Amino acid sequence: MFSLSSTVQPQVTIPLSHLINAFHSLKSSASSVGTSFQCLQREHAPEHDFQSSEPSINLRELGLSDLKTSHLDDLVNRLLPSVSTEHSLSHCHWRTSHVSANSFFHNKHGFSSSTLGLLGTPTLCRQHTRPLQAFCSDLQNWPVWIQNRGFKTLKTKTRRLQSGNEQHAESDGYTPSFMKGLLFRDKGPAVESLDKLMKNKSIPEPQQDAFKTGFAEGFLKAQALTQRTQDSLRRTRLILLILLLLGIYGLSRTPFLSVRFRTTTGLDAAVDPVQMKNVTFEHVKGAEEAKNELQEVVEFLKNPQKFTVLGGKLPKGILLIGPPGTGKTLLARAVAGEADVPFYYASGSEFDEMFVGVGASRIRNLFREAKANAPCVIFIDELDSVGGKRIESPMHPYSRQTINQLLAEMDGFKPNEGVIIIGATNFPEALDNALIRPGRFDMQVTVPRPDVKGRTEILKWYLKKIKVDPGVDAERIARGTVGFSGADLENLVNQAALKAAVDEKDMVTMEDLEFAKDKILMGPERRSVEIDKRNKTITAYHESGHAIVAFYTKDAMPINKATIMPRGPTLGHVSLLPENDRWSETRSQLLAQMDVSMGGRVAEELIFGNENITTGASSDFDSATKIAKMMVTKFGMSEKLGVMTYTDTAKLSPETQAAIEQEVRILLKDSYERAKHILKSRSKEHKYLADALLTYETLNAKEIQIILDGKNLEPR
Ligand SMILES: Nc1ncnc2c1ncn2[C@@H]1O[C@H](COP(=O)(O)OP(=O)(O)OP(=O)(O)O)[C@@H](O)[C@H]1O
Ligand SMILES: [Zn+2]
Repeated sequence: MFSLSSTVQPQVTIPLSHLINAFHSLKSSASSVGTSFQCLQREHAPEHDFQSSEPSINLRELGLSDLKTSHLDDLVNRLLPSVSTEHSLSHCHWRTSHVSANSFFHNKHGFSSSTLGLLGTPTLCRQHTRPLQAFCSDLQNWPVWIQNRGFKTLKTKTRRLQSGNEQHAESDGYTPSFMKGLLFRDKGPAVESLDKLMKNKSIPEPQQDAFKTGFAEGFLKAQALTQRTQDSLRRTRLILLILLLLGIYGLSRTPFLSVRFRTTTGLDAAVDPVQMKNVTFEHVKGAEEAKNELQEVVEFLKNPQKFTVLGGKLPKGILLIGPPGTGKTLLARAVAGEADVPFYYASGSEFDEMFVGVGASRIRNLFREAKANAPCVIFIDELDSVGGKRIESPMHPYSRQTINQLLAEMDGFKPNEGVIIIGATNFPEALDNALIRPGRFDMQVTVPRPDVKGRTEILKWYLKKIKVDPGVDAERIARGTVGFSGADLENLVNQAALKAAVDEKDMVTMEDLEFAKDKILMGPERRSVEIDKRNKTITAYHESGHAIVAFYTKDAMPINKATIMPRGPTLGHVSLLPENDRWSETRSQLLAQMDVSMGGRVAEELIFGNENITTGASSDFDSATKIAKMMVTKFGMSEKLGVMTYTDTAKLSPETQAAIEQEVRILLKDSYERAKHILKSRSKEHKYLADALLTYETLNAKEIQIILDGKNLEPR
């Protein structure tokens, strides 16, 4: 068994990208291997949709059966960049690309980039640390060498000196001898060991080839990469370095190694607080209730003694609950900033350790430091990843210990010591009950997604920081961004600024903001795709069909814009704009939404004939069907089925199921007919609008109004 300790000099160096590639090609070559992996996938990571049609590999075939099963899913799914690239962008960068190291370390809280360079963990968010840790612990069992070539670190140097092996100090782009062997089929020692490796692990013949090809391809890719962008290579190396460090750390069970490691990484060095003077409640927009609730905590931190003399009773721990990006971290920083006290940031995932005692000792250090500097705020982001109910999980062997330490620390100081612990979580249900008992995190503050007013404020706040056209209507954008978090809105403004810069404008306009919104909602524009005239025409009539029905249906939402610019998976779209955040909807509004959805297909049918209708309406039908089903089964809006909810439709009697289906069918049919009626009687307007879309590609609300009034647009 190979080990990464410094006494053993690796003979073969395999960059991670090669490995990934090897798996990748193995995966596509393995068509008939077991389903065990998929089951694991479902069991352990339900949040990742994994298509069952996807060919899967059985890692046992690869001789990797001694991997801990719970790591398999994480490992393969995240190391294979091919599974899904688009939707997982923000979710897990492992999947998207093994090169995008910079997003991988998204240092979203704006500090500890120095720690980041050293170890990574402190700033990685949970989704990223887990697979990383899992991966690293798997390295122990893996017949894998991590590339050590080219790392300009003290460690590598020492290693080189120790071994006196200068060959490993190769320059970038140099083909390592084993790779030459692999590519040119001369049996070098490397190929031999790769062969041996595969023999030992009894990999079947056809898969051996796939494995090798994978390495070769990976290698070539890496070469191309070197030539193209030195920069991203550097980033790749950063991941590799961190993997290496973590890997070594994982292997360093011997006291000698771990002590040395600690000193090199500063892992247990003093925890540095950050003074938060510059962040105040003023910076947190649209979270008025949360701010009000936290105001008294600020008062307390300003003068803990006075507060307790007056008999005030304050919680030790405050739990901020809310979806990602709603400003929980920002609020915690603002509490410290308002009170002008030190702020200690920790992320739950950095306590989530694979090794005994490490998590607990980090907690101890953190509290020791904080108490010495009270009054102060300790902020623990992703509290659920340290304090979750998952005691027996093999992924988190020492979490119980860590929770206990946290509880002990919280119980161990008096309320007037002036230390306030703020924890943040997206999943309060996942928290260990012991944590929310009185005397611990007993005050809960919800930080919801902002409403329309909040969104307007947030947008205005970020728009203030850039040059904007006076015509920009923040409220209008806010209305079209239901469900966006503060971070999403900040991103929207950034994207708009970027777009304006690319277009060499000198200020950000409404179009840029609309553009950014669509991009976030629907994916990037696909300007490059060539769509033939006929398809363009069909799309233009389809989209104007939606728009016409929306325009002439009383309770439909106002149109915001229509476009036939392909974006993400769509060929065009019509966006509507609710007047306000809708808390509840009337029957007539629901029907109107269905009718608008139907407008697309109806248009195709009326204009091009029944035999020329396209597949483009399937998502329209999806949404119409969804509404109809809800009306019948949830909202009590069907006379036949009455004012009753039907939750688990699978458990209903066949008769009831049939009745529901029948009702849904009728609702959809009626809706289709209403849309048809409108489009038939408005055929002239329909044609104007479709023509205008073909000419101008995108039309805003005002322009649509002009065209439907039968007037011409000013040429652009
Ligand atoms: N209400 C808001 N007002 C102003 N800016 C906001 C607001 N909410 C989020 N932001 C912006 O989004 C960034 C990310 O928010 P933050 O990290 O505070 O969210 P979070 O709720 O802690 O997210 P997570 O659960 O992912 O840790 C902030 O630094 C800030 O720039
Ligand atoms: Zn459509």
